[in-house]
Amino acid sequence: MIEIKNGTLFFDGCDTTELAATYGTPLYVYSESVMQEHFDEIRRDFLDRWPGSRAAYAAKAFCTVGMCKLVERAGLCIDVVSGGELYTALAAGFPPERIEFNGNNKLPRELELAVEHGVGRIIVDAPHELETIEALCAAQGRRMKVLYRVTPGVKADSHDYIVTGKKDSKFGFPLDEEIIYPAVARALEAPHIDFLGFHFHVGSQLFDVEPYVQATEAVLELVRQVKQRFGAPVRELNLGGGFGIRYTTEQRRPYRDYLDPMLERIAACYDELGMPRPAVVIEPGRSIVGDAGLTLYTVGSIKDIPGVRKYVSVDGGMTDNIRPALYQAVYRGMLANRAGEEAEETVTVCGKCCESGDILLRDVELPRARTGDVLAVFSTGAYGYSMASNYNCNPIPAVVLARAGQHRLMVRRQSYEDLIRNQIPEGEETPETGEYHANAD
Ligand SMILES: Cc1ncc(COP(=O)(O)O)c(C=O)c1O
Ligand SMILES: N[C@@H](CCCC[NH3+])C(=O)O
Repeated sequence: MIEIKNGTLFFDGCDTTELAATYGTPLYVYSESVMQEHFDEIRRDFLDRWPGSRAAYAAKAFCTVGMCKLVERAGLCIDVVSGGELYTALAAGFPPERIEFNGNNKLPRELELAVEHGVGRIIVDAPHELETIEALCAAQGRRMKVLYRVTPGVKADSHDYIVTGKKDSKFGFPLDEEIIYPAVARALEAPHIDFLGFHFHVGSQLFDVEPYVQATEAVLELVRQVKQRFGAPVRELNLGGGFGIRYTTEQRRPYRDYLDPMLERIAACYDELGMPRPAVVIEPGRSIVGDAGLTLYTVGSIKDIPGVRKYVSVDGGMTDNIRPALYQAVYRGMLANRAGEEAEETVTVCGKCCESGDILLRDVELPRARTGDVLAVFSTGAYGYSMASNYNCNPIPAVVLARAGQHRLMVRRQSYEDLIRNQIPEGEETPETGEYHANAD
C-alpha cells in the first residue's frame, strides 16, 4: 500500500502530501486495505482452520469508535482493558458477547459495566476480581464466562517493559501450586462463574516462536492437572497477542509461524487426554494496525551543529509517538513530497516538546530536508495515537482513514478549547459533589 508516484508518497492510493494539506499535520493516516489484509490472513490461517477459534483485536493498540466498527465488520471479537475501551466498543455498537475484558486491576465500576452489559468473557487477573464478578453476577442474576490469566514463567526477547509472561510480572496468576489450584477450585465452585480456561500473553513485538511454545506447554500441563485434580476439562485457551511487525529491517512472520506449533501441541495434548479440543483465542493488536498506520509531519526548524549532529524538527513528537522515548523504538521515515530523491545526509528528527529525549528518528538517512517538507514516519499505527498525550498542551492530531484512493476523517484534531474544556475557572461554581465521582465510583 506504500507507493511512490512522481516523487510523492502514496498510502492506500492516497497522495500523502494532499492529505497533509487537507487535514494538516501532524496527522495519523490508516490504510483500511492493510488492516483488511491482516484480517483476511487471520481468517484464512487461523479462524477457518480451528473450529471454535476466535481472534479478539487488542483495542489498546488503537481504540476509536471507527476502529471498533472495522473490527466488528471483519467479524473479530475485541479485547478491552478498561472501562473507557469497553465504553468505546459499546459506543461503536460492538456486540457485548464478542467483547473480552482483560487487565490487571479492573476496578469495581469497570467490572460492573462489563457485567451489566453482558460481555462475552472476563479474563480474571487476581482472586479478588473473581469475588467481585461473582457478587455482581449474583446480584444481577447472571453468569459470567471467565478465564484466568496466568504467567507461564517464560522469557521473551523484547523490550523489558513489554514482556509480560515472566513470573515477576504484575499480570496474572503465577503457576505456583498453592496459588493456581485453589483459585481454579474457587472458580469451579462459584455458582455464577462459568470457568472456561486459561489465558497467557508472553509479550509484544515478538519474532521468536519459542516463548509461545514454552508458554503453551506450561499451560497444557495445567490443563492435565485440572483434569486430574478436578475432573474438569479446560474448554478454552487464549494465547494472547504479541506478533511482531516490521519497523525498520525486521521480517514480519505469517501468523501461522506462531500459531501452528502451538495448535499442534494443543491438539496432541487434548487428543491424548481424550478431551474435545478447546476453543482457541488470539489477541493481536500491533500486528493488525501497526503497519496500517503512518504519521505525517511538517518539517520546521533545522539546526546543524557542525561535526556533531543535524536536528530536523517536526511539528509533532513524543506527544503523538512516545515509543522511541519510552522503549528506544526505532522507526523508518521518508520525505513524502520528495519520495524519489536519494538520501544525502544523516540527521536526527526531533519533536517540538521540551524534552531532549523527544527524538523520533535518530541518525536516519534523508535527502537534505527543507522547512515545509512533509515527513512520513512508517508503522506508527499501533500504540501511537493510543498512547498520545497533551504534554506541553499540544493537541492530539487528527486521524484519517484511507482506502483505495478515498479518505475520510476518523478523529478530529483536538482544538485549544478541547485542552481547557474540563478546567474550572476560578470563581465559577463547582459541580455537585456527585459529579466529582462521575466514572469514578
Ligand atoms: C493481554 C494482552 N493481549 C494482547 C496484547 C496485544 O499485544 P500486541 O499488540 O503486541 O499484539 C497485549 C499487549 O501486549 C496484552 O497485554
Ligand atoms: N505499548 C506497547 C505495547 C504494550 C503492550 C501491552 N501489553 C508498545 O508500544 O509497544
